[in-house]
Amino acid sequence: MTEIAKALTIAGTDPSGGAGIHADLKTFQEIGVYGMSVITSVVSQNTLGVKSFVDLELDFVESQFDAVFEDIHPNAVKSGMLSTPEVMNLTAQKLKEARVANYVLDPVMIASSGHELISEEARVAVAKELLPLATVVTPNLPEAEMLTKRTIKTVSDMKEAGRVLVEEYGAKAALIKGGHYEGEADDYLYDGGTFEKFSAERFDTKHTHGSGCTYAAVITAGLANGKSLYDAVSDGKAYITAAISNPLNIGKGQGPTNHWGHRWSAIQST
Ligand SMILES: Nc1ncnc2c1ncn2[C@@H]1O[C@H](COP(=O)(O)OP(=O)(O)O)[C@@H](O)[C@H]1O
Ligand SMILES: Cc1ncc(COP(=O)(O)OP(=O)(O)O)c(N)n1
Repeated sequence: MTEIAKALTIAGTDPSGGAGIHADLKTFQEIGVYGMSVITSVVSQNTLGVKSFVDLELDFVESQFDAVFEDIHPNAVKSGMLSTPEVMNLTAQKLKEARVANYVLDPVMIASSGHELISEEARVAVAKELLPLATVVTPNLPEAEMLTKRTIKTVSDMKEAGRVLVEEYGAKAALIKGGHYEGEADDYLYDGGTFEKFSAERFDTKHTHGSGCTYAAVITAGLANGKSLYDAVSDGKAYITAAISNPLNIGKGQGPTNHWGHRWSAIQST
């Protein structure tokens, strides 16, 4: 019997279903990978923004890690919202103990105000503990600026941020996402050798809530399925482009991505 690939997401929740754990598990399911989760924070949010969040007690986060790892070994792991340095350090310790081979680090910054925020202590925990374990780190531009402490204004700055994350901080690869850039929606992958560009048309839409989570979840599922990093990112870019270009128009604000986007025309004609 063929064994199904298994992927674990470590992240926060979104009761409106568009981001965090919810986006990740929907993505794993859509790709045909068995999804598991460790919840770090319960977030009250919707398409209009973040209202508040509660970080789960560290012991309870640890207990969830142990519940998964003593029973099932994931082929790949993704982390999203890790809101304290303590949970970042715990995640690093658990990934090392479980000898996780494929780790996708989405360095999400989130605060109860809804504004992106991360303390210097948390930045150091990401840099020292998590980046050296990452198969790939997937920052958007503000996250790449925060992690590298550099301003990013040009494509050459994006590439330099990727180089720094790999050569100075020890990630195996870095995917700098251009969603917050101007012009085409171009992302740059650096693996310590070459830069690869993943390009897409920029759609005039506000419905991109959870796009970073979804993109990183496709990459995680691809790695769990044994794909190369290049192929996993390529699949991720195709999935997220289709997901953004076929909006579901759910909610009053920045709506979620469409997980059926890549087979949307077939669904709509049935
Ligand atoms: N309006 C858009 N049209 C097409 N692709 C987009 C658009 N906005 C974001 N993307 C793509 O979605 C992915 C997520 O990017 P980004 O918005 O930078 O990350 P995050 O969601 O973490 O802030 C990237 O591949 C980016 O290029
Ligand atoms: C619980 C939780 N995790 C992550 C996010 C941010 O989602 P992301 O896909 O990185 O960013 P946007 O595309 O929504 O800007 C979140 N909102 N909640």
